[in-house]
Order: sequence, then C-alpha cells, then structure tokens
Amino acid sequence: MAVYTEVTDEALTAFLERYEIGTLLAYRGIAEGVENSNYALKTTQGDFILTLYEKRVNPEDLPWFLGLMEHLAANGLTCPLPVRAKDGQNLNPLAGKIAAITTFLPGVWPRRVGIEHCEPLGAALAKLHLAGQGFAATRKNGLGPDAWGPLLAKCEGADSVQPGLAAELEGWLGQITAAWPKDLPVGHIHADLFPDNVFFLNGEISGLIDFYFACTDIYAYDVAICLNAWCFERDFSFNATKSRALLRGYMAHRELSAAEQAAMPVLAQGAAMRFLLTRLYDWLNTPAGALVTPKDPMDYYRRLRFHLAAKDASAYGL
Ligand SMILES: Nc1ncnc2c1ncn2[C@@H]1O[C@H](COP(=O)(O)OP(=O)(O)O)[C@@H](O)[C@H]1O
Ligand SMILES: N[C@@H](CCOP(=O)(O)O)C(=O)O
Repeated sequence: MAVYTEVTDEALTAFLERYEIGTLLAYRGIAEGVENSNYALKTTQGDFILTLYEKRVNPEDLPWFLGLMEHLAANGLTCPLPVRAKDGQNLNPLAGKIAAITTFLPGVWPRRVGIEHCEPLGAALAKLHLAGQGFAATRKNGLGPDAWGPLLAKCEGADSVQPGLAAELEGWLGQITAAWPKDLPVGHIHADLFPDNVFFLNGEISGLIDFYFACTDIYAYDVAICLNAWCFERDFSFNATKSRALLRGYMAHRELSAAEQAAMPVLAQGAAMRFLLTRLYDWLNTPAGALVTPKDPMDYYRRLRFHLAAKDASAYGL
C-alpha cells in the first residue's frame, strides 16, 4: 500500500484550517499507488485527495508539477486541480512532509485493459500534449537516457534476479542511447500514463492523474511509454490491435511525423529500459516487510526484448 506517512486527526484538522474547503467529515489512506502517500478526504464541501510527497519527488519540482496540472485543467484536460489555501499557496507542510490537496476525480482505472480502452487513451495522450503547449516553464526528464547508466550502476545484485542481467542491460543501454533520436518534437509529457493513472466512467475517460513524473521531453516517447504499458498481454505478447487503436486515437488529434514513426522502435526500447531500471532498483532495494510490494522488473525485460526485435515501426501497426 502507499501510505508511507501517517496523518493524525489533529494534524489534518489543523492543516485544513489553511483552506476554504469546509470541515473534515472523514478521511482514509489509499492503498493504491507507489510513490507518494495519498488520502481520500470527505469534507462538508465534497471529496478531495490529499497527497504527501515522498522520496522520489524533488520538492523543488513540486511547483512545476502543480503549475502544469493547473494549466492542463484550464486548457480542457480533466486532471486533478490543486486547491489553493486561503493565502494562495498550493503546497503546505503536514506531518513532516510537503502536502497538497487536489480535486477528486470520479471513475476507475481498467484492471484489465481491453481494445476499447486504447483508442480513447491515445486520444487523451494527444490532448494532453496539445493542452500542455503554452505552459512556458520546462522540466528536464530526470529519468531520461542520461539517467539510465547511473541507475543501472546503482542496481547492485542485478544478477541475482537473472544471471548475466547487468551485462546484458549494459550492452542494450549503450545501443539504445547511441541510437536515441535528437531532433523529434518535444513538449510536456506525462511520462507515466499507465492504466492505473487513467480513470474511465461509462466507457469514456473521466480523468488522468499522477503527474509527478511529468517533464519536457519527446512527445513520441510518451506514446512509446503507453505502447509498453497498454498493449502487452499478460503472457507478454504484443497486441498489435491495441497498438493500432492507441495510435489511431493519438493521431486523430496529433499527427506523428515520418521521423517520429520511424523512431518508435528505439523509443519503445528506451521506455521499456526506463521502467525496467526503476523497477529493478526498487526490487533490489525494498526491504522485506515494506509497505509497498515492488513491481516485477522482468515484465519490462520481456517487453524490451520484443522492442529490440522490432525491425521497424510496422511492428506497432504504423
Ligand atoms: N484526483 C484523484 N481523484 C481520485 N482518486 C485519486 C486521485 N489521485 C489519486 N487517487 C487515488 O490514489 C491512487 C494512487 O494515486 P497515484 O497518484 O497513482 O499515487 P502514486 O503517485 O503514489 O503512485 C490512485 O490509484 C487513485 O485510487
Ligand atoms: N508506473 C510505474 C510505477 C509508478 O507507479 P505509479 O503508481 O506512480 O503509476 C511502473 O509500473 O513501474
């Protein structure tokens, strides 16, 4: 579960006095999620989400994340809207952490991704990219290609997961970073738009959440992240029908240029490498008995092997 920081009634009641969102009726920790502590709040004015930021979030980045969410919401994207306190601040201290309150979004994320989810997801991703244009501040991707080598170096004991894994990843990493595209269109990307960050209601997307890996990077890389997260089956086979639906949804709102399409295999390799490495690091460094069960890095090893074997963009239905 992801409640790393406990919040007492007294501390929360005092915290809420900073805001004009009514008085507290109930709150509960949310078990889902990996990175931060989340609580569902019910006040006399409705439902809200309280987030306390934990280890992987750099506090200096928080104003950028919340500013981007405000900008996206103002430009028609349904995402959590940070609530400002009476003094105008949207970040405030709570239980020794920095915390924010955002609006609650109705809907549920798809536990089993179907083809019917993929086209709306692609469309929502393109709308996010378009809505982000005009948000002037930028944020470098802290988990981009230049971070992968140092992260792999910190994955001590990788060979205990699979013999020879460290050397194999090092070889692929060199190959992927050498081929990484340099001139593709960039803008603000979500960078973690997995099914658990996309809510659906009555067959339609009701909101996108979790912007805490968002950054300024290659748009098509965000597409490649989604191909990884949405288009593989449980047996790790790639579902080209899902991929075509996702790309169709995306390109209905933002065309992918010939160069973006041609780069899709290497972008998908990089996306698989990024999630493989963060999962591997967590797998090797999460103490037994911790609150969160680390995700299996080898799920992304299998995806990576698929992308390494992809001859060209036709592997994705392009
Ligand atoms: N704005 C929101 N509206 C409704 N539920 C939310 C909202 N934000 C977070 N949640 C709930 O909290 C869970 C974890 O949120 P998430 O942002 O993915 O956490 P983490 O950053 O720790 O991975 C989600 O799966 C969802 O159940
Ligand atoms: N999507 C990442 C983990 C990050 O978790 P989230 O709950 O913040 O989406 C993965 O699957 O490795």
